[in-house]
Amino acid sequence: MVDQSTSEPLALVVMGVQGSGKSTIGRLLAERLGAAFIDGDDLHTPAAKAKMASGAPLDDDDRRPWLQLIAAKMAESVEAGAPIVVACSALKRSYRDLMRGRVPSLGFAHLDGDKHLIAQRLTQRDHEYMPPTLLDSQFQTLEPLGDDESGTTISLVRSPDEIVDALAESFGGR
Ligand SMILES: Nc1ncnc2c1ncn2[C@@H]1O[C@H](COP(=O)(O)OP(=O)(O)OP(=O)(O)O)[C@@H](O)[C@H]1O
Ligand SMILES: O=C(O)[C@H](O)[C@@H](O)[C@H](O)[C@H](O)CO
Repeated sequence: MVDQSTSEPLALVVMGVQGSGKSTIGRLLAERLGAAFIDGDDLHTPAAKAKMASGAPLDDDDRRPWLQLIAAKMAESVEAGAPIVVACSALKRSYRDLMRGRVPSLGFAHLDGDKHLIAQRLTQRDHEYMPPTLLDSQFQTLEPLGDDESGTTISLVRSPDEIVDALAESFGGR
C-alpha cells in the first residue's frame, strides 16, 4: 500500500538482504523517476566494512550510526524538495522506524526472494567487502514489512526491468 496523499517529494528505500538487487533496482528506479540515488553500501565506515569482510555480521550498534547517516541524507533531500531513492538493507522494523523518525513519509520497496536464488546470484558477482557466507545471518535478521508500514513487497525473481516498471507504477505518483 502506498500513501499518495502527501505532496512531499518521493523518499524511498529499496530494501532487502545482501544480493537481493537493491543497488541494481535502486539505481534504475531512481533514473526512471528522476530521483537522486544513494547506495547505502557506500556509507559504511571502514571499520564496518572490515567487520563484514572478516565474516562477522553487523549488529544493531554497528548499524545505528549508518542508518542515522542515511536518514539524515534522505531528510536533507526531502527538505530541499528533491526526490530520493536509497538502497539500504533496512532489515529490521526498528531500523525502518529510525529512518521514518527523520522522514515520516518514507516508503519501502522490499525485494523479496528465496535464499537459494540469491546465493546463486552471489556466486556470479564480486563484492568489495561482503562475503556470501553472511547470507544466513541476513535472513535471520530480516523482518519483512508489516501491514502497517508504507511500502510494497516485490519478488526478486522477476527481471530488473519488470521490477522497475512495477515499482515506478507504485511510487511514481508521488
Ligand atoms: N532481478 C534480477 N534478476 C537477475 N539478476 C539480478 C536481479 N537483480 C540483481 N541481480 C544481480 O544479482 C546480483 C546482486 O545484485 P545487487 O548487487 O544489486 O544486490 P544488492 O542487494 O545491492 O547486494 P548487496 O547489498 O550485497 O550489495 C548482481 O550480480 C545483479 O546483477
Ligand atoms: O545491514 C547490513 O548487514 C548491511 O547493510 C549489509 O546488508 C550490506 O551493506 C549490504 O547488503 C552489502 O552486501
